[in-house]
Amino acid sequence: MNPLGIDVADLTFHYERHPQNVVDHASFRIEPGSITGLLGRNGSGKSTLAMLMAGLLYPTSGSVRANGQPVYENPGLMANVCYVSDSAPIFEDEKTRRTLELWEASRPNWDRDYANELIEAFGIDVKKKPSRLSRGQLSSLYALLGLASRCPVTIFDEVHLGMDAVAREVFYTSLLADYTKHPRTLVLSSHLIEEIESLLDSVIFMDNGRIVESGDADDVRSRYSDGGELAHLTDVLLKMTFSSNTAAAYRILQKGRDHE
Ligand SMILES: Nc1ncnc2c1ncn2[C@@H]1O[C@H](COP(=O)(O)OP(=O)(O)OP(=O)(O)O)[C@@H](O)[C@H]1O
Repeated sequence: MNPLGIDVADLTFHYERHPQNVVDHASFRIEPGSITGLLGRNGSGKSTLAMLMAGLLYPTSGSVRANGQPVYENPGLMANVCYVSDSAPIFEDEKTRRTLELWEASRPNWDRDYANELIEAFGIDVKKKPSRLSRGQLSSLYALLGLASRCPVTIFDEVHLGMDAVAREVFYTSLLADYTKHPRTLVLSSHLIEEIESLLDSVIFMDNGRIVESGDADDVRSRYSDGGELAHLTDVLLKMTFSSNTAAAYRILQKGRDHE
């Protein structure tokens, strides 16, 4: 299957018994075959939006479509839209090899050789149960599952946060190399903005459930530049934070700057 585009239209979501909108009237398009960063502060709604995009949550209102089709519980899309986080389905108490077999059976584009290459690069012992892997090894396993699945849409929701610097570098390098050979639509949700910045074609910034910036990564960076060099995406996030209602964070950052 070719890479899929995603259209999100006026999407709103709140959790049961929590009336506040966690995703609030979001609209944007993700181009097929692009790498998009889903960025924002803790609790801004990234994971919720990512799960809505993967069809794992039903919108309160609005829609998410992949190549024009609604994603929620759509059997035709389930195998092609892959959401990977630290709650992805694995057999915790069986050898890791079993989880790889499960994913291979359910992902039509699974590449076993690529999976084996990643197992070696990440140093994952597939004879161990996932519950016996270290935090970083477990994160690497999730990353591996997402990469080797080669789904037309793959959403990595902060899978790499538990990895050490070398494993993260392996993840980014392998992701880019494999994406170049097998183009697909990738979404990366992350706090480690500086590390993933160079990978991104486009960005979506969230704040309190709202999309406060989105579009081509360089266009967004240039909108936040004061002339000269392009602003880093972290600067964009900081500027957004300053302009949003997070007065306590602002006060701490401002005090730090006054001491410099
Ligand atoms: N199952 C749930 N029930 C009720 N509220 C929830 C649930 N999951 C998340 N929330 C709330 O929704 C908001 C957004 O959470 P979400 O996990 O989507 O944010 P995030 O940007 O991914 O955060 P982080 O970067 O810290 O992982 C938070 O206020 C959170 O407390």
